[in-house]
Amino acid sequence: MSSIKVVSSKLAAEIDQELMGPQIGFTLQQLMELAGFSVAQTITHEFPINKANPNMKKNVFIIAGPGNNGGDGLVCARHLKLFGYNPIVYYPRRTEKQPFYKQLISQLDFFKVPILSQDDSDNWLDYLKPENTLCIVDAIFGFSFKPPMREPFKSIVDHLIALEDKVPIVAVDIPTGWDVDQGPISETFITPKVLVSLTVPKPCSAFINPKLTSHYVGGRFISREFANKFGFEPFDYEGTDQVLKL
Ligand SMILES: NC(=O)C1=CN([C@@H]2O[C@H](COP(=O)(O)OP(=O)(O)OC[C@H]3O[C@@H](n4cnc5c(N)ncnc54)[C@H](OP(=O)(O)O)[C@@H]3O)[C@@H](O)[C@H]2O)[C@H](O)CC1
Ligand SMILES: [K+]
Repeated sequence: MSSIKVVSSKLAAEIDQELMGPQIGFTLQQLMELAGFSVAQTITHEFPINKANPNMKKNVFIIAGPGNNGGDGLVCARHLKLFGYNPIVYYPRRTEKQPFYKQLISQLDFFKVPILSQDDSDNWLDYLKPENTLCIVDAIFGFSFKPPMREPFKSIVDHLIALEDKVPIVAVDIPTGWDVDQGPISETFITPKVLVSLTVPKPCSAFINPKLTSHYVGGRFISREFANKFGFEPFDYEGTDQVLKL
């Protein structure tokens, strides 16, 4: 794993700031759209729909947290629906942190993607039966998580940990509960089957076990010059792919 380029959380934050700064001018919505699209594309690579098997499981259970990692999950759900999967979103703590989160929800309503909320805290597991679920998307927390984990997320993650051997988990950017630099140091953390690092892997990705977890990079939004300025080479994406398996 040591050959994979990683950048510290501090540098990752600087990269984001500059991408969304006055000179380059990306908006958070644009980056989130590409991030969520990358995660959906990773799912098409890891869990492709087999058209010859009409009985194959197509449910993808997406758990969206209150921040931008959760926003990536909402975008991912919309693209999965367009790719032919049956996404189901659990969004237990809606916030008004970004006004456009509401628009992401409206778009999911438009595509008839079911969204469970705080009111479903007693029955959300009914929608996550291993016999129907192809994979789970962990879009709970990304690089701004600070332990210890508070409710309702602690209980949700404990349930996911119990399901890990039955349903593969795809983690968005950082596996939930991991420290961005030091990895799985808190007591509640997910061990994903797939990790999609966004823009560039953060140091915690060095703690994944390649025998247990496939590692992708996604969020194809930087130029060679920009990558070099931050001390790494850009990733060698194939053709029009938005993700690269590392
Ligand atoms: N350029 C990119 O790579 C892009 C990455 N994106 C994604 O954005 C996340 C980071 O998003 P951010 O909003 O900064 O943070 P998180 O989603 O990780 O989490 C913040 C929320 O989590 C709550 N929180 C934090 N710690 C805890 C805890 N211990 N228990 C419960 N809740 C917690 C926090 O709540 P507060 O009350 O503390 O504010 C926040 O609500 C990155 O990882 C990528 O996935 C973007 O899409 C743009 C492109
Ligand atoms: K995550």
